[in-house]
Amino acid sequence: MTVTTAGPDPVPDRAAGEPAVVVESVSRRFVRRRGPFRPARVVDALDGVSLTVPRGARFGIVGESGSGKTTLMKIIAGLDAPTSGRVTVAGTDVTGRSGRQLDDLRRRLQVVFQDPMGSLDPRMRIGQIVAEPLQAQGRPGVREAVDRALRQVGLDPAIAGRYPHQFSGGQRQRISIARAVAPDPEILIADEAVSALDVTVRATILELLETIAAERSLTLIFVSHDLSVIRRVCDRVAVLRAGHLVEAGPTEQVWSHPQDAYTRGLLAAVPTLDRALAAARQRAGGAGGTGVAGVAGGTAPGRAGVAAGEPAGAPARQRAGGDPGAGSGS
Ligand SMILES: Nc1ncnc2c1ncn2[C@@H]1O[C@H](COP(=O)(O)OP(=O)(O)OP(=O)(O)O)[C@@H](O)[C@H]1O
Repeated sequence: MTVTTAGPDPVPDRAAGEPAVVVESVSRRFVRRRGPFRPARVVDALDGVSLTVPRGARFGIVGESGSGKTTLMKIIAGLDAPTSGRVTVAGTDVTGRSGRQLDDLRRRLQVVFQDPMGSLDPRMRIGQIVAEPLQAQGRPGVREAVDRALRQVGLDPAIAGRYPHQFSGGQRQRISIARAVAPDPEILIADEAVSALDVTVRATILELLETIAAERSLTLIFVSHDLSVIRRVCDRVAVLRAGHLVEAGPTEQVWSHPQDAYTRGLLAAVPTLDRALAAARQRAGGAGGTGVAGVAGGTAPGRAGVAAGEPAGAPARQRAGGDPGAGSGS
């Protein structure tokens, strides 16, 4: 498969040294067995994909549903193994590793998933949830790291004693992000991390991810079907189609001069986040509308200790560091 690169690359690597991730000729074939009502089927979810994620980049992986984004993300994160090919993370070949061998990768790389309710254990308190990866790695100073991570995502550490159901969708995603960044990874993968959120909440979570990536000098790999989200967050983008990499390059070049017809089609078809945001603001009665869809029910005790709702356009940077007046906690 020939990959079209969008001209010379004007985006400098933010840090010298080896790339964060190198994917070489990775293929992943799934064989679905015959069922009572369906024939056997072979799916080539990825077919010879190669790409390089420079250290410190904000790298987008985009494509339609079924294009192989999640499969690629899982292989980079060590959650699945390729049928063939090689993946190197921060200079270490992680292909085919399992169990203990993946511990080092876990220290370096964390993932934020789409559905925070599905990825946060409802029986665990927030403090335990955020502490879990730190404890699994035997890290010292767990309490301080949990408090720091919660503050960094704009949540009062006093919420540590509460449960996921006491929070809104946006707040739960903040908790997921706190859990992911608490172990201080080098690489953060966000897999459709804002897709399930209300559009105004989405904007604040995107801003939060950008802020945290900058503050912690993270490499951010952003997996999304939404090119407008990718454009906002990412300095580079790789476009997948049916398991093939069809185009890769600096985001603005791919945006302004898409080389592949598939990319042009994607660009034409996707409504922009900016347009959706403007429409949401209009519905809310002008700029600065609260747009708090998804906030936990009024009587939920979880509301008291956190920034209430997710005000549209409120800069995450202002909230990062915690709001001492954000409530009394439990
Ligand atoms: N465990 C599996 N068994 C069989 N087929 C699979 C499996 N996982 C993924 N696939 C298939 O591989 C292809 C790529 O799936 P993948 O989930 O990676 O795409 P995607 O771009 O992330 O799509 P979406 O945005 O809908 O999640 C699809 O055809 C999917 O049905």
